[in-house]
Amino acid sequence: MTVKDLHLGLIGCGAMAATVGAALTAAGIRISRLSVLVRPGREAVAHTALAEWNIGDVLLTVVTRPEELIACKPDIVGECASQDAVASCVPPLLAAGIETVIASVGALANPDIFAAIAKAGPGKLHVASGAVAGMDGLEAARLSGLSEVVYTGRKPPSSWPGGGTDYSVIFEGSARQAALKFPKNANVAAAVALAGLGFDRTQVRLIADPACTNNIHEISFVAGCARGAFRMEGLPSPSNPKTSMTAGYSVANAVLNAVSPALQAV
Ligand SMILES: NC(=O)C1=CN([C@@H]2O[C@H](COP(=O)(O)OP(=O)(O)OC[C@H]3O[C@@H](n4cnc5c(N)ncnc54)[C@H](O)[C@@H]3O)[C@@H](O)[C@H]2O)C=CC1
Ligand SMILES: O=C([O-])CC(=O)C(=O)O
Repeated sequence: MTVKDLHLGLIGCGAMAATVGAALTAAGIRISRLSVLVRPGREAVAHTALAEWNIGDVLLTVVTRPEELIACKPDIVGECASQDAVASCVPPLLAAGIETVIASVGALANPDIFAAIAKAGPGKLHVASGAVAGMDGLEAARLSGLSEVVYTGRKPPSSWPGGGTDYSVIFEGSARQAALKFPKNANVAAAVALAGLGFDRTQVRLIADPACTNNIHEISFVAGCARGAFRMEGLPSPSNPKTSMTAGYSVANAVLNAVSPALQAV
């Protein structure tokens, strides 16, 4: 496999960003330059965190504003931060022609953010599949007509806002409501909505379950061509158990597909 030198841009340098850096490096991509956007005041923390990634020699630039990240001219940017970061950074990145992968997909449940990103370009937007699987099957089935899509997310109570220890169904409603109400926990609901029946017709149940040690994501759908059911049991990220490690791997995979589709390891 040929190793490609990559100038990677990242927004955020928490649990998911660390998985992205490690996954790309393990896949044989040499990250020769890393430009990272963090919140103002977090620059020193970012330098410390990034030094722990062990991704080899890398020219590191830490910035706090989208214009500065654009000026770095990364090959591609992975957003691993928050729905706020999608709103403030992604339209200008796309307008500057920079290909961008987003993890905080729930931002698109906000109609104003959706409209701003839908009309932004010429940079290409990639929506990471995140902590779940089966989007390709759902997207294909959509072409035959979908009549129902249900997403159920189950995590330990400590991984939901408010904590607690008991079993509870903490939310039942549309993907739009879920993504806006649980910005750190229901991005998967948004990704399922975009692949299937949209934000208002995708049904979501979110469950705090003390019997769970992992983060469990289930999608079921009824379509003209098939009935589908997908289940993913994701290990929590060591430094942020709310986030499944798979979500970071999905951002890394979207970056790989974008920058070197022919070079992926098998
Ligand atoms: N699509 C999916 O399946 C999933 C998506 N997510 C999204 O990914 C995000 C990152 O997850 P983790 O790395 O686990 O969180 P984390 O809390 O470990 O790290 C996020 C980092 O981003 C920074 N950040 C937040 N907003 C920012 C902004 N506007 N500008 C610059 N930096 C900013 C924070 O200060 C923090 O250091 C979550 O907040 C969530 O929105 C998380 C899990 C799954
Ligand atoms: O990582 C996960 O398990 C899912 C998650 O937080 C989200 O959908 O935002």
